[in-house]
Amino acid sequence: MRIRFTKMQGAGNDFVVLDEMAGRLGLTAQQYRWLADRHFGVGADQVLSVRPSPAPGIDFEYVIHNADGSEVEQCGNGARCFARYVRDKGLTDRDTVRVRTLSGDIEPRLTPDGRVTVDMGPPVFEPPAVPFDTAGLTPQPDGAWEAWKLALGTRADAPIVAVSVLSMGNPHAVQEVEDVDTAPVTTHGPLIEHHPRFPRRVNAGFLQVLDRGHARLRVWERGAGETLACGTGACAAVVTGIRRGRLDSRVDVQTRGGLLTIEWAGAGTSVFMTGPAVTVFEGEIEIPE
Ligand SMILES: N[C@@H](CCC[C@H](N)C(=O)O)C(=O)O
Repeated sequence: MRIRFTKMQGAGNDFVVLDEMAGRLGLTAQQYRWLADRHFGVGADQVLSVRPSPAPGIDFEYVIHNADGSEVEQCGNGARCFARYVRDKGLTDRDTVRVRTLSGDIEPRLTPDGRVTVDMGPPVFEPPAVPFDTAGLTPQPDGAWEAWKLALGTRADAPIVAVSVLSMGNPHAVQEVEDVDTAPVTTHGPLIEHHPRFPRRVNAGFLQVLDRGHARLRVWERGAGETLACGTGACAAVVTGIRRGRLDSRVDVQTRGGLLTIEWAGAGTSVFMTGPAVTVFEGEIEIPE
């Protein structure tokens, strides 16, 4: 099957975007994996599919597959690229669109400076909703922050990490580190991702607080490995920092691929994420059956 695609990136988190407005392509998990493969396919952290409105009051449906072929609930950087895509392709003439994802509805808005702001909805902290299995665990008080201590392995000398666990539509475990450059992202990241307490796996965030309005972040993403930026990861990290009393309500987050601004007014309110969304190139490719 031959398909057209658009390659996009948001703060270096990169995407293959597929137009399914006129009908489903019917790709298998293996074909999504192939498209995302950097050696045999196009190469991407996630594949995004743009579908027509599924319900009144909703403009589009947005479907996300990780590089490993798994379908996921939410993707922040992808949401910004989605908004840029539907506008640039003339699929809408509006600056603000309402988009249905697997985890609910979000509202991306193109801003006059070319960036995109997304209302990502409120964070969710209830462990079963993440999902996070807390059986037999007691949260460790750490300021206003609930830090759960997890052993990364079964050996007596297994490293112990203290993570805050929350959902931004997708699951996140965030820990604060002294310096993201030396943090064990590529060694501890996969152990946290596959920790048995997370039945659907988890995205592992490593947050370095610089001052009350500035932070640095690296994220080991579920199903994709370390990416240059993770939008939902930045939201989860800032929410964690605010709950811990370490960050103010508006924070610039420096990732390895670019800058994201995250705003959160507190419990029950939406998290707003602002950042870039860029089209890199378009192409056509034959996908193996
Ligand atoms: N890159 C994303 C998140 C993509 C999904 C994530 N890997 C998951 O499995 O939940 C972002 O920008 O939020």
